[in-house]
Amino acid sequence: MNTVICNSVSQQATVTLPARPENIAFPPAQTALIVVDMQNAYATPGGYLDLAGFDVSATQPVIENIAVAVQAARAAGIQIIWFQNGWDPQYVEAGDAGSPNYHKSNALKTMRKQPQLQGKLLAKGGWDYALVDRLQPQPGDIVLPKPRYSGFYHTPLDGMLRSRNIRHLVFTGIATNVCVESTLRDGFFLEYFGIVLEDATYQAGPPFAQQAAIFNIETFFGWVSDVNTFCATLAEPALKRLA
Ligand SMILES: C/C(=C/NC(N)=O)C(=O)O
Repeated sequence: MNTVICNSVSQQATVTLPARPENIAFPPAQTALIVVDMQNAYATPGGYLDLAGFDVSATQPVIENIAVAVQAARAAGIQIIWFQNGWDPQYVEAGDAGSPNYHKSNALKTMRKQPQLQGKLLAKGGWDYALVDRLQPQPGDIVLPKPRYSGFYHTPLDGMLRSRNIRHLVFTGIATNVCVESTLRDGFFLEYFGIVLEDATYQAGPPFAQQAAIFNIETFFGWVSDVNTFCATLAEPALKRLA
């Protein structure tokens, strides 16, 4: 996976992004770039996914690509939203044995198997919960804690988007097949147009998990593009004006 570098842009009314299965037009002013859970838990060796046995060795290019996409989006007037997944250090928000999350969360399962990790994985205030050093919010960005895979569940996301007249969501982050796909699907049901920049995402699990998520999104729920194309599209009107 190559790291792409680009500069952008201006605040144009509408741009058309080359994407699969077809190009998609969106007004930057009514668009949010969502960075899903780029926490040490998901992207750094020694974090939750790594400790739970998932391969995170190839996340660095994804981090760099997200940094590029965020910079281009910000310059184009696109709202940046950072998700942070996790719970209070006592894990009350994670749910007890009456919640499927208690049984399916690999973070909670890992901590039950390794009690010395209790209070460390995805616990608010801790290193695992923190966003990776390279990707830090700036003033004007929105940081949204979330307690489950979907960013729409038990969060003010829908209200925040509607009050800003935002209907297009560009997704980056980890994991493509879990929180990215869950949020994009929920957004679809709520009438949001979801676009994934595939080289700014990474899966939890084997490569086929990435392929399946991208297939699902492209075929049923949204659109798929990449960081280079996203940046070039946002830069295009500025280039045209200079010509
Ligand atoms: C597996 C997993 C994925 N989270 C995400 N951010 O996609 C988890 O939270 O357990």
